[in-house]
Amino acid sequence: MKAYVEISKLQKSIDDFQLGPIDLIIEPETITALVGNNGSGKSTLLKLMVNLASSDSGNIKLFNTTVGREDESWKKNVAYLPQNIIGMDAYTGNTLKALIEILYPNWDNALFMELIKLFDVPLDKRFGKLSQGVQQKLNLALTVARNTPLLLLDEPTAFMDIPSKRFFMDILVDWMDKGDRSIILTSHQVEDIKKLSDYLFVLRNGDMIGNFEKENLTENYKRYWLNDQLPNTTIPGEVSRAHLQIVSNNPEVTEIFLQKNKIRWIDRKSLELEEIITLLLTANTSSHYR
Ligand SMILES: Nc1ncnc2c1ncn2[C@@H]1O[C@H](COP(=O)(O)OP(=O)(O)OP(=O)(O)O)[C@@H](O)[C@H]1O
Repeated sequence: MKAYVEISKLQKSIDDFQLGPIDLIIEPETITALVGNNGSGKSTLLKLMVNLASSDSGNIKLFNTTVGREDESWKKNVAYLPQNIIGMDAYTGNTLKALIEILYPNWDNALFMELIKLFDVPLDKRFGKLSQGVQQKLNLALTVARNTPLLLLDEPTAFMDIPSKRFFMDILVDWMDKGDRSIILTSHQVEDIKKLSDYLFVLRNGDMIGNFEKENLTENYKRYWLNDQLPNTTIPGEVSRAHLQIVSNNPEVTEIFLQKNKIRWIDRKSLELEEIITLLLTANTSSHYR
């Protein structure tokens, strides 16, 4: 099956911020979390993908059509949930639904009503009168019910209460089960990333650190507690060290080195995803992934 998204050599600068160059392929039936520190360019990347911002160079193709050209056929295949939406305050949920559903031929009204019921959203109240969390739930229902093959969600759970976050994850899992769909979401919630994502696309201050398979990350990052001192030089696989402790992202080469140099370890444990993301976003590790 053809990739849903093909991004190549994409660059965008805003004042002194520089995003990219970015290369990214999104295959069907995958969930990718855009992960990065604040201001690393996650929202900007989503905006570029739906032509709400224009790139300086590079190329974005959605469903084999280049974004930003005359042919906008990709639009019917993409539903985008922005972080902030303006201009909706005066309208009720009922009006917003009526405005949006006519634009999307695959609009799933049953799904929309199911989400509204689940999230307990009043459709007869003006958007501006709803709490931030309820606004987010209504927006999410208005986005997911478009029933497009590609969903782009910018911090979809940022204001949600704990039970709603759980419902939301179940909804997305069910939505994916219908097949031929993909999701790209930005999130600072490690639970969302852990439960939902197949891939983590990591950005750090506008730089692409890499697109990692989640399973690979959690399998490959290991911490060793050592019996013996390490040499002063960086050892194979090493991404960080503290006194008699080392973290490796390549346990195989690290262990070969330790054995060869007769450095014994007492214990070895996999890292939690949260710690791996922290290392990717803070430690001096970028050279390992380029
Ligand atoms: N409309 C704008 N005007 C000026 N600067 C902007 C605008 N949009 C984004 N930027 C700048 O672009 C950079 C990336 O911002 P962006 O919102 O994409 O980051 P982010 O990774 O989504 O951040 P966060 O995690 O805080 O939501 C920031 O330095 C920001 O100040």
